[in-house]
This record gives sequence, C-alpha cells and structure tokens, in this order.
Amino acid sequence: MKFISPSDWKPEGVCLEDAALEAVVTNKNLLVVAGPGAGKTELLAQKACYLLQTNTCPYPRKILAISFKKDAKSNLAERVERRCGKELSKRFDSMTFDSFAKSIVDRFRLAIPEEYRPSRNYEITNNEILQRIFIKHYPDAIHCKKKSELKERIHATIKKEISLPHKSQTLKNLWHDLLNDNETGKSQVTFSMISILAEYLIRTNPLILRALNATYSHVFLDEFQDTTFIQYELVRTCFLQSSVKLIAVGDSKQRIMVWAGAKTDVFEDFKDDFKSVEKELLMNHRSAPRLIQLQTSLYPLLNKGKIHIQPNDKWDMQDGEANLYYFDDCDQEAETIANEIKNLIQSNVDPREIVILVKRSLASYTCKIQDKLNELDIRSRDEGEFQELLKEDIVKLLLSVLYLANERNADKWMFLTEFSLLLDGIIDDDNQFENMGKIYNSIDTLISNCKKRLIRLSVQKDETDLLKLMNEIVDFWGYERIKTIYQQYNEEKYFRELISRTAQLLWSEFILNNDWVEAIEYFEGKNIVPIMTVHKSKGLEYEFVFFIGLEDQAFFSYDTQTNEDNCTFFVAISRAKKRIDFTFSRVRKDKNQHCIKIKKLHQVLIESGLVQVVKKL
Ligand SMILES: Nc1ncnc2c1ncn2[C@@H]1O[C@H](COP(=O)(O)OP(=O)(O)OP(=O)(O)O)[C@@H](O)[C@H]1O
Repeated sequence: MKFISPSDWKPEGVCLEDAALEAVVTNKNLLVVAGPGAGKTELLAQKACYLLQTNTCPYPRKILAISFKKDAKSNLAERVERRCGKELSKRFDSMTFDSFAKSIVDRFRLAIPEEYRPSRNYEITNNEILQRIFIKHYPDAIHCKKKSELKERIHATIKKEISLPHKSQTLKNLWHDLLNDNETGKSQVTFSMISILAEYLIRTNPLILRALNATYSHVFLDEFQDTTFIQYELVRTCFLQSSVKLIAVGDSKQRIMVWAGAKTDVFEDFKDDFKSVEKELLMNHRSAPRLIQLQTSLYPLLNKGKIHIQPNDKWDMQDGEANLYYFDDCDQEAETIANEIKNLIQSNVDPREIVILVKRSLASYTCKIQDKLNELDIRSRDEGEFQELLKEDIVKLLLSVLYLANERNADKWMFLTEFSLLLDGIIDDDNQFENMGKIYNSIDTLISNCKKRLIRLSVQKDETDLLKLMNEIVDFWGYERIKTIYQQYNEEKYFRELISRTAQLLWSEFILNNDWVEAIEYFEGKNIVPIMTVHKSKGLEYEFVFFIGLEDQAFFSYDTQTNEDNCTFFVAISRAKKRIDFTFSRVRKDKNQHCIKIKKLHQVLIESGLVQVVKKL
C-alpha cells in the first residue's frame, strides 16, 4: 500500500473551511464545536481519510468512530469507504456507543466477576420484565401513575451508580435479580448496564485496556453534546491514560437529550481531562442565508453570543423563507398546511424533501392535517418505526430481494451482490471472477424462487407465508453467517423480531393494493411526506419544514426545562434548507391554546424581521 505524504494530502469532493482543514490535519486531542449544517460528519469522514491515506493512523492500527444513532454510524462508514476505498476503510470501525460497549462485554464476558457476569445468552431486557423485577426491590414504584414515569424512574435508578461495585445494597440486589432472572432463565440487562459492565471490565483488566489502546490510534466521538455520564466514564477509562488521540465533535445548542442523561458539562470536562484543542467551524452548508440569520437570532436564548455564520455560496443572499401562522382552529390549520404541501408537490418538490415536525404527541397534533392530505391524495406517515427499521441492514437485504423479485433495480442488485461477495470473502480472492459468476447465479435463483412465492402469496393472501418467505431468504445466507458481517445481530431474538415486524408492516401495506412494488416503496418511504418529532429529526435535513403547534401545551415543561426546550426548537428550525413554517392554533382538541409560557419563542421569530406573520381569522 502506497501512502500519501501529509503535505500532499487534499480533501476529496468538498472544500473545507480553514478551521475544518486544521482539525483534519492536527494530530492532537480535539474538540470541534460547530453549529447545524457545518458538516461535522463530513469533517470526520475527511479526517479518517487523512489518517488512513497518510498512515498517520499507522498500519495495522485502526480508527474507532462512536456515534449515537445507527444511521449516523452507517452514514459515516459509507462516506469513508467511498472516499478512500474498501481496503483502507477496513481499518475504520464505526459503531454506536451501545454496540461499542456491548462488543467489549461480549468479547470479555468471562473476565467479569461472577456476581456481575451476565449469562452467555443474556437478553436486552424489555420494560415488562424490568418493571416486574424493579418493583420487587423498590415497592413504592408501584405508585408511579404512568408507565413512562416508572420507566424513567427505573433507568434513573440504574444510572445512580455508574461505577461498580455497588455501594447501595438495594441496587446490588436489583442487579442480582436482573442478572439471574428465574422466569426467563437468562440474564436481563439494559444498555446502561452494559456500558457500566464494559467500564468495569476495562478498569479492572489492564491487559484488555492495553489491547484496546494497541488496536486504535484515533477515536472519533460524534454528537458529543449528547454523551451521558456513563458513556463519558467509559471513554475516560478506555483512553485517558493512553496515546490514543480523541476527536469529539458536537454542538451544545443542539443538546436535547438531557432528559435521557446527557452530561451538560461534557465539553468542559473533555477539555480538562484530555487537554484538547478547541476548533470552531463557522459555515452552514445546509440552510439558505435568511434561515441561517433566523437560527442565529435564537442564539441569545441558547446562551450563545452572536457570531457570523457563513452560508454556502450556492445560495443567493435573499434565499430562505419563514412563515408563522395563527389559526382559529385545527381545521383551518389542516386546510392551509395540506394545501401548502400540495402546492409544493405540484411544483415538483419531492415529498421526501418535506417534513412535518411536532414537539410531542405526534398523532394529536397532526391527525387532521393527515386527513386533509389524504383527501388531496397525498400520503404521509409517522416515520418513527419505519425510520428505525430502514436503518437495519437485514431489513435492507430483505426488501432488496423482494423488490428484485418484482422489478429490476441496479442499486438493490449491487447491494445484494456486494453483501454476498463479502460474506463469501471473495473480494480479494484469486478466483474472483469464477466465484462471482457462481454468486450471481445463486442470487438469480433466489430471486426467481421468491417471485413464484410472491405470486402465490398474492392469491392465497396468507400473512404467515410472507414471514416464512423472509426467514427462508435469511436461510439462503444463513443467520450464523449474516452475524459474522453484521455483529449487531448477535442476539437472535432481536434479529427475528426485526424480520417479523418488517413482514407485518409490509403485509398491511400490500393488502391495500395487492402490489408488491408499491408496498415495498411505501415501506421505503417513496412519495410519502414524513411526520416525526423534533427528537427523531436530529441529524436530518429537508427543503421544507412545517412545525406544528408552537403552543404552551406542546412545550408543557418549558418552565422547568427551558434550556432543553429552546435547544429543541433550534434543532427544528435548523433542519430546514429553504423554508420553515410554524403554526399556532387557538383551539386544539377542544381546548384553548396559549403562547404565554413560550412567548419568547414567538417574540424571537416576530422580532427577527425574517418571518412573515400570517394571521388567519
Ligand atoms: N464542506 C462541505 N461543502 C459542501 N457541502 C457540505 C460540506 N460539508 C457538509 N456539506 C453538506 O451540508 C449538509 C450538512 O452536513 P452535515 O449533516 O454533515 O452537518 P452537521 O454539522 O452534522 O449538521 P447537524 O448538526 O445539523 O446534524 C449536508 O447536506 C452535507 O452534504
């Protein structure tokens, strides 16, 4: 392998601002703070290429990238592979925090002292089991009024002691019963427990720590503002006393996971602990100039001084539009918003470039808009579960096979064949061409068999047969072999649940029109306007954003979590590339709505001079 000299290295495909380029080539611990659309993911991808192509990450050491979300993890890995090829990107391990911790526990489980060791076949527990065992040790929890309240209490209790061994005997007993659950015969653990166990393993086993530090020369930490106490402790234990270089990227203005345990002083602690250099990026490649101005007018609410954020030069300075509607009721709101969406689609905007956002309680804020959209023949849906399933490699594999059984598609064919080649280890094989031919033939056979089965299913209409077919497609490669490529499926129960949920959702769409291609495209979201909460929209971007319900009721905890709610509002605004519309309805669900608590949010919009206020009376 021929490496490039660091002085000859150039970023590929994009132009990086000075601070970003410095962050790429600096070989020190780094904290990169940057606002929305600054290209934080791109910066990490470029940095990975630099380190690998110049051998600054010296062979055979690797880069470990830790993200929060599965799609962010895959997105980063894909970009690195696209930029520096398959060979070099083999030394780029992209994982979520949960899968990183789990991989440590799975590999070194036997080194955990017996009292804390999960069984070999441990399960990521579900709420029911967790509640059953929790209430035994904390009987007063039975008085929790809502399930969500109890869930929060359980997770908060587990997070009370993030360092083993426990001091509290009750907590220790709770762990004991979770790890030795008689009813299931398997250890029941949460992801927080896995991170706590991983930290304990590394802290008490110098050999494992040394192996980890020898494996990785650099560690990337994406969306760093959302790092929890437990996760930060794990990072410290793994890398503080080592020569491994850490690069954390994040934006404190987008810190919206405090309710889930995000550590609010994580940037300061990281700078102190790792003596990191701080770089600030000042570009926003996503939003039109007037929307960037709108975002910056929110800075005082986010405790951030005014700075000049530079738009990408593809925009005209006058680009960007924002509207604030005051409606009498939700019928008026639904009528107007549905028609606005219709006009956009009629002017050739892809429905996937439009999003309807809500702060919470998705259905109650959007059901009327959805009904109106239906009347206009525009499909929309709660993106939540589909978004989760579509991130899953096994779901992508199954949908590709089923699609190809109905229609040609080059991307899906490539995806399938690349997966098969990888599984059979043929990429670097001497008999590559002969073996590739065999693989193409076997995939062809799989697809034509599926075709016959799907035709039969269209007549017999038996949902269980679809699940059976999906499991047979899995058998074509074999679960055990799939696991070797996609280690996230080590737990078979989880893997099978994904397949069964995919079959269910696909079937319920199929029976509407008796058309497999339509059903698969629906599943994939084609021509459908997505609806989601702001939390789910994090990291995503759309040309047109409709934020529904800028009302006190939607921000019901605004008084007690003002900072976090302001950040949530900022995240919503910063998803838009071209235009954002906000709505307020004086009556919703038969109740009068107000904007007294969140007056400041309305004020900022109105006083910015960038938002057109549309009063509907
Ligand atoms: N250097 C660049 N030049 C041009 N476009 C870029 C550059 N970097 C990123 N982009 C584009 O800008 C958009 C935003 O990038 P990205 O999603 O990486 O930003 P981010 O900093 O992670 O934003 P957020 O924090 O809001 O999720 C994407 O469409 C990306 O393709």
